Amino acid sequence: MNIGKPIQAAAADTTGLDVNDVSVIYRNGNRALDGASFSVPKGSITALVGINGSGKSTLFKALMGFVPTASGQISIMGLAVNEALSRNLVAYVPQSEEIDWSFPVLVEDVVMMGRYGHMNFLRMTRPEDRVAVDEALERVGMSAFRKRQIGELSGGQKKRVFLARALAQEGQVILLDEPFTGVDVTTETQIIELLKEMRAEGRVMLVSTHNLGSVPEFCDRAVLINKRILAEGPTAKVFTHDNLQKAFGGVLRHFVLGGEDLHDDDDSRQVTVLTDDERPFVIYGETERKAREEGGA
Ligand SMILES: Nc1ncnc2c1ncn2[C@@H]1O[C@H](COP(=O)(O)OP(=O)(O)OP(=O)(O)O)[C@@H](O)[C@H]1O
Repeated sequence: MNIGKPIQAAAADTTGLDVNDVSVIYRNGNRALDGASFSVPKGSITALVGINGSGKSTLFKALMGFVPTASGQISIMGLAVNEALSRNLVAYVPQSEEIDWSFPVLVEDVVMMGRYGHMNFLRMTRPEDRVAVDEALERVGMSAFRKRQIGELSGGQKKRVFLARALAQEGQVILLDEPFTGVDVTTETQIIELLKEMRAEGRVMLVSTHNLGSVPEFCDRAVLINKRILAEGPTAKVFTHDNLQKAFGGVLRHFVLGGEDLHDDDDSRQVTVLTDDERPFVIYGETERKAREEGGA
């Protein structure tokens, strides 16, 4: 277990997240993460992609100190997990299903929760807490909704409120669990723009998503996971047909349109569509085809 261990100071400069040979074993003996290693620089947006049950949420829980690691080390902004958490560096934007929306709480109160870690144990709000909440709501375009019950908002508006909570927290590492599920294209674009701004501020965003088509648009890096890390690095290098097949196996829907279906000339290029039932990842051209033919696939 890494908690309490000092982390090398040298990593603090450019490394945002460093996960080194981390395994997580649940009480029932289920090994949900098995020797996972990857690292992500500051000022980056990284997609976390894998099938259901591949360990994405478990990785988030390990980064938030909710589950102990059986082995390995985690460094967050150059600090051990407990130190990073005590400095409020890690913010979490949960999946919608994890929240009881019937709980009566105002939008501004949800965002204020992001300030709790900055307050004393009496949780007295100070002027700077109110300013942080105002600024965060303004930044996600939700100021007009501050007195509404959170349960009365649309799926996309709720996501923006939780992003505001992460901003109010001044989180430097933001973990986003399926941020685009149940969100329309306009809101998805707004969220992506906000994530890009946060990247420019040097923060680290780790985004679990089944929305494969969006990944090359806004994630500069990707981590493909199935208990182990199957591939990690810059999206252009990692997000290939072969790696996605490795990550999803038979689960992924896969269409190839080529030849007569696509052209009435002798253009040999084909379109490959890979989808995990959300926005598909589309590959156009012959580079992938040639590579596969040469590889005997
Ligand atoms: N509390 C727990 N106790 C035992 N096993 C668990 C527990 N939570 C998750 N698991 C198991 O650990 C594995 C990884 O689960 P995890 O929730 O991390 O997957 P995921 O990649 O987030 O899936 P999804 O895409 O469905 O959200 C699964 O086999 C799951 O059944």
